[in-house]
Amino acid sequence: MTDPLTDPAATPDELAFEGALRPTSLAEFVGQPKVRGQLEVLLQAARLQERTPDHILLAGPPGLGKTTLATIIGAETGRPIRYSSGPAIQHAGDLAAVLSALVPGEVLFVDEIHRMARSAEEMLYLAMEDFRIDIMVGKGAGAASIPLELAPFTLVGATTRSGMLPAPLRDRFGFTAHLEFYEPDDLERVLARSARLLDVEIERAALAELARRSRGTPRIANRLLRRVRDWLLVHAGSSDLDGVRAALELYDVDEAGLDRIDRAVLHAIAHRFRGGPVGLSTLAAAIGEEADTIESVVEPFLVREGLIGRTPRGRVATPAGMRHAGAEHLDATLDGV
Ligand SMILES: Nc1ncnc2c1ncn2[C@@H]1O[C@H](COP(=O)(O)OP(=O)(O)OP(=O)(O)O)[C@@H](O)[C@H]1O
Repeated sequence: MTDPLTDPAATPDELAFEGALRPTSLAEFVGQPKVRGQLEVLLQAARLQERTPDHILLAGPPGLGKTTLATIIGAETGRPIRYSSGPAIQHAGDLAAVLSALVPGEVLFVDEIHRMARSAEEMLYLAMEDFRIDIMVGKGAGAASIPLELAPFTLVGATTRSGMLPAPLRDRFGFTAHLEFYEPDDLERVLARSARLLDVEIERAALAELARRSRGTPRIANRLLRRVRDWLLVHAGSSDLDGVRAALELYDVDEAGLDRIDRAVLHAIAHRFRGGPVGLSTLAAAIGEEADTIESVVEPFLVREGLIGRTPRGRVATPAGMRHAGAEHLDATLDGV
């Protein structure tokens, strides 16, 4: 039920379009200065020692640039990159097939690594540590384990739920990059770059407004840019800034960049549960949305915007959240504010 316009996951139609907008070097990658600086040193050190870079875990909500960074790591090291994903690795055998096909120095990107099968995880520990795996053949008394040497490789794992990764797997990554939501200034630079690549002429002020309402997420910024471009095409003559405002209203993105599902979550906490606290599964049932989506997509954004908070007893709306939901009258903490 996620909102198709502000769902941070990519749609199939978007993948080709995203490919064209993807930065291909660290220098081109906008924002995330800390992660960029950390990766620069890590890759440079590996280059100086002529070895494969350490395994890297990229953690953060969808649409912030994890796949982009993995591609950049491949490009910056001049190594081929192979793409896989947790859901595609449902048996140890699936992983053995991927690992045994790697060429020396290859970068293996595993998206949604937290969704990989448990049996494969154990195989991955050995592979990450010693570049070898043990393949089990046969069953019962006749079963035997055959060791297989692997080519040295760099694993780049991406996860929206680093808390769901078992500690032994997390510990085997030499470096974890935590991607944060983007500041509006950085999103404006992402948008200016995309507008140039898409040949869209649009005023700075309009880009700034769009950046402010893009949920801190480059994927959403690029998606909204396409919708605004269409709107301006159809409504020739209106100003770019008016175009942004009208298009976002049409697509149900509010002044603060909240989409329909963000508002449903906030509204439920504020009105139905009178500001909370409310548990995740109760909240999910109340709005008919998956708990996983709320936890990995909606909550991080609402928390960062200061609209909701997480407490040991559940989610609560902050005074700002109560105000945004129009529920000030229900909030005792707002008395006298
Ligand atoms: N720092 C950035 N600078 C410019 N564009 C970016 C940046 N980060 C992401 N993008 C754009 O946003 C799109 C989405 O990024 P990407 O696919 O890397 O996100 P992701 O975190 O891997 O998402 P998911 O978890 O859904 O796979 C990319 O096509 C790219 O064009």
